[in-house]
Amino acid sequence: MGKDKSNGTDAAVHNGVKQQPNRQMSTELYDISSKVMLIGDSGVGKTCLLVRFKDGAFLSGSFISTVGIDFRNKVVDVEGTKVKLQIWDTAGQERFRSITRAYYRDANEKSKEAVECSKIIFFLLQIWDTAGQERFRSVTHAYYRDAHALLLLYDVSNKASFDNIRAWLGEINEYAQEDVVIMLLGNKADMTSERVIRTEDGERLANEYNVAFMETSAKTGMNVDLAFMAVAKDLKMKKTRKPTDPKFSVTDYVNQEKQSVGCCSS
Ligand SMILES: Nc1nc2c(ncn2[C@@H]2O[C@H](COP(=O)(O)OP(=O)(O)OP(=O)(O)O)[C@@H](O)[C@H]2O)c(=O)[nH]1
Ligand SMILES: [Mg+2]
Repeated sequence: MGKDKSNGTDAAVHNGVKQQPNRQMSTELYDISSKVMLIGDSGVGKTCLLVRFKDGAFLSGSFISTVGIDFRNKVVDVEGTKVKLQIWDTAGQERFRSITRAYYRDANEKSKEAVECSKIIFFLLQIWDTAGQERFRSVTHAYYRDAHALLLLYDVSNKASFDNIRAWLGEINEYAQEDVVIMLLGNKADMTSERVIRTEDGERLANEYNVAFMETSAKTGMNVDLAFMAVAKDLKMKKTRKPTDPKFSVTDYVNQEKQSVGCCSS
């Protein structure tokens, strides 16, 4: 085993491939990196979930719809392995749909400039909204492919956002890669009096599509860290698993770790 980490511990060398510590733009070291995408209808809470995970804060106040796409990085520690999550926050609005698909399959990190550039493309596309979208669709679908994980949100107080989940799962099936990790998240679980989708409705749909499920709240933080840590753990297990190691199941892990509404203050 080589030593290639600054603190001299044995390197994570697996199948002869040395996992080199990498540096992201800041000085933060990480061993492996993955791309996670937040998708779902406009207003379900994708941006708020990301801000809660990244900054531990809740964006209350007026709702500002995401234009196009953006991303944030966060490095988490999974049993001693530093996993960098590059989290892409997509715009739920229908008019951006054809372009955000572009990011389901994105080779690797995109620089901030590229994201700014994408916003210009979004604005241009808005001008050609109808005609343009169709013309770009074949190009943009190419990007769905390389996401390691897709967090698919609906809002438990908004029936349409839940009804649209099947369409989202159809898109994922068409454009994302075979072994992409999919997690169905029923967000805004704190809105008990406005709730219109029961927990069991979400569970049933997740079972039907064989994807992990839990309810979250970007407002209280319930299950937010778990959603991202489950993805990071899956990635770590995939990258470092020896043939003799048991297979890691995101669904089993989430089912054993998740909090349910009202069980514990979060
Ligand atoms: N009560 C409650 N409100 C939330 C929660 N998450 C988001 N919200 C609110 O819902 C609204 C929309 O949240 P966003 O995160 O901006 O929604 P989005 O999915 O990013 O929307 P688009 O960017 O248009 O796709 C905001 O007013 C948030 O304050 C939550 O967990 N609980
Ligand atoms: Mg948003």
